Amino acid sequence: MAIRQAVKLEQAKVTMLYGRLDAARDKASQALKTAYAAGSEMTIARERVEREAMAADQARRLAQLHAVENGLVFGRIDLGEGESTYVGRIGLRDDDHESVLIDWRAPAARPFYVATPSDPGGVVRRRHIHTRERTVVGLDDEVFDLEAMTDGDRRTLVGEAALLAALRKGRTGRMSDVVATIQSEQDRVIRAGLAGALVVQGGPGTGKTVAALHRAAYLLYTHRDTLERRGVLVVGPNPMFLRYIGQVLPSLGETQVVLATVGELFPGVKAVARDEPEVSVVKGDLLMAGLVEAAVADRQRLPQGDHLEVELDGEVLRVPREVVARIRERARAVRLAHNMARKLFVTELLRELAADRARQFDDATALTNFMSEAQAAAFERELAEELAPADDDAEQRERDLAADARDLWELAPVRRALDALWPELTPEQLIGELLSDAEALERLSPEGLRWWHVLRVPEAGGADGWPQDRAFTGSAAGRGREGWGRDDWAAFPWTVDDVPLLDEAAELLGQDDSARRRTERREQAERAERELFAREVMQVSGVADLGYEEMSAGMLADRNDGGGAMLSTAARAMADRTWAYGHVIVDEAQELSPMAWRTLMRRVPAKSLTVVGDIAQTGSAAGASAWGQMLDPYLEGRWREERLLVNYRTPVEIMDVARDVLHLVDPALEPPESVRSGGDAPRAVRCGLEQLPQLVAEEAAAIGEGQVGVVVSDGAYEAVAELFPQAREVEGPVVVLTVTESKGLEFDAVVVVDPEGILAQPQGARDLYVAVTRATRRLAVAHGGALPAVLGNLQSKEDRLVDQSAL
Ligand SMILES: Nc1ncnc2c1ncn2[C@@H]1O[C@H](COP(=O)(O)OP(=O)(O)OP(=O)(O)O)[C@@H](O)[C@H]1O
Repeated sequence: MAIRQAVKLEQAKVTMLYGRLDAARDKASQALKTAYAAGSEMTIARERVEREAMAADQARRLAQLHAVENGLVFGRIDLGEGESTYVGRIGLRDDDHESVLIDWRAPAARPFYVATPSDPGGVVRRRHIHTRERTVVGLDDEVFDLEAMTDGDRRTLVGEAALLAALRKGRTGRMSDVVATIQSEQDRVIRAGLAGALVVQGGPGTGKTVAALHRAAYLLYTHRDTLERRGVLVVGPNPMFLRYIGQVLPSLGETQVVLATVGELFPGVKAVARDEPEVSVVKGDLLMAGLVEAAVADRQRLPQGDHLEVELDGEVLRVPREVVARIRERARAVRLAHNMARKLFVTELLRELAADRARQFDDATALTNFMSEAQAAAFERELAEELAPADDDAEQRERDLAADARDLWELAPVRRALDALWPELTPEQLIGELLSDAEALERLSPEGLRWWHVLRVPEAGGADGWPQDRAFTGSAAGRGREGWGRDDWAAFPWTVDDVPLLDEAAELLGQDDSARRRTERREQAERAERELFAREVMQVSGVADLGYEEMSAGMLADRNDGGGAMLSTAARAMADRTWAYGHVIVDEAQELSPMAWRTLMRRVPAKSLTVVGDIAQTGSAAGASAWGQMLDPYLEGRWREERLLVNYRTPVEIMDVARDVLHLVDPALEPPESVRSGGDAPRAVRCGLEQLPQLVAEEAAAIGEGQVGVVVSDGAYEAVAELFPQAREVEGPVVVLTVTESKGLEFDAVVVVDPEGILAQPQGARDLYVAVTRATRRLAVAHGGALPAVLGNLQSKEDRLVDQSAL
């Protein structure tokens, strides 16, 4: 009948589109072969440019064509008068260059996502096409009939049947894309303009993460030129979360995005551990910037006595303290970073030392007045051998002084003396030495930076030389790590909370990189030349008209850079602390401390940002309680907020439990509304540690295929993790996590263990809210003692208490 007929027709269309995909792949791989077959005999630069351009472009095109095999086409919109458009993961054209499939990010695809019964935007019918491999397995139609619609329909969800089908799928431990079912409120977020800062605030499961990732793909598609060059950075809360979302962008055809945690923003450091909450709060305070600045200034010192004295083989060179002070003032006044200004300081001070040396020679010469003529003549001959011939010419004297200064710089005692006054420092050294020096912390902490004394003081102690207890515990006593060199500090196990401090230090210290900058300037000039050349070649050869992914002359020039392997934008950006990204997306953004925001804002000078999170889920003690608190220092209110209000993850039955917990966080807050209902009733189970594997097994059996997440209080984590030795992988059937680790993830069934312990954590109510909202289908709460009152709505169905103290 009609449905079978419709499926048959769509199958024909889908088969045709896969045929186009195959043809495009053949064409790309043929072109790739040709480009390589052209071989190495092509030595003319122009031909090489052309060939490399083709090869690189085809290779990328081929990778993209392979990534879109599943669900190539998923939608169709009819715009009346028999005109229909197919929407898919990429755009395809027929032999006449007519579009046969529209890329989901193209403006022409937009009506598919935004049409609602009350505002169909010209769409007569929207059809979701479900495929398995290349076969059509189902259709899902919505017909927009304006007259039958009321105002209330404005808030109804579009494509509900398709959406619910997508939501019923079992979890795999990896996030999947939702291109086929993007909802209109999410579409607004995804397609918002590139400029400025957009905050996306939404409760758990409202699709913030998914919308943010689709936004990255959309922006790269729409602003390819700018963003491929500058790159897009996605910041997530922890490595586990980054693994969870890692596949979404490649499946949307994008591979040029940098995924990183805050702990990875400082090249060379990969911090994972967090400090104790009270230490996090202090290190995350913006006043720390003042402390780091003071610490740098504190390393620009004056000699202790009246003079700087340098002893050289019996000879003592002296420079009065006030002269050193003047030189220091001049070096500071140029407002260069510490390591750069050091050059000025060192140069001037060496001159003073050289001048002192010359004066001492002059004095020695003066002694000759009291010698016999013969003695004087002999002495003068000796001096003449050591000194350049005396010359009254001031210019010559200057030159001599400069040469003497250079000679002095070669002498170890001189270097030591200058290093003591104005050392060259690495960020790791500065911060490491600062945090090891209780006296300096006390002296330099700006007023208002309370609790500075909880900052870590690394003490020698661990068997491997690392401090056993990384957190500061005792009185602010003792200097640790004296005599450590920069290599020791570079290898120090830094925490995530240290990273913004290192970044701050790097800003203030700078790198004496004049040699590198000279090379860079030369390279830039050469690059400009290559770019010009590449542009000409592209025009002449018609590479630009081939209809493939457009490629800028700049990229082409990069690919031909000196014949060396071209680093991708992502790789170059990751390695460069001063890289300016074209756009930055921050997920779980409520967790970032003020200092982390400061670091992040440096990475995106154009302030083109998408900030995604939920203030009600803030778990870090240093995190946000309001968006303005974090963003206003940089954006002064120039940020827009979009809210996502519909929960696609957690069924109504579980959200009823979550609502009570949210009210404990703040009675004024309301959780998002769930689209799913009819799930299994959540339950509380009173049980001991030994019974936990059985409870988890029951949950696993109840969901069939899928994942069980065991979300545990920090205190009970070790004991519970031991029960499930295989459960550390995000993809496994059972995953054991702390609440912090579970943030942003989801599971078919969740077992929350030790709710009392979770509530007792520093952000207890928020943590419990996060824990109970991770489930897509089932929730069980395992408690050893009395069930916390806030979970009173959960009925304790069973009582298996054996070892009450175990949980
Ligand atoms: N339009 C959609 N179509 C299908 N699934 C969706 C859609 N929007 C969201 N989802 C699904 O809902 C779940 C929750 O999405 P996501 O993880 O992005 O939410 P979130 O707002 O980031 O949640 P949290 O604040 O808890 O981290 C995911 O499984 C996601 O795939």
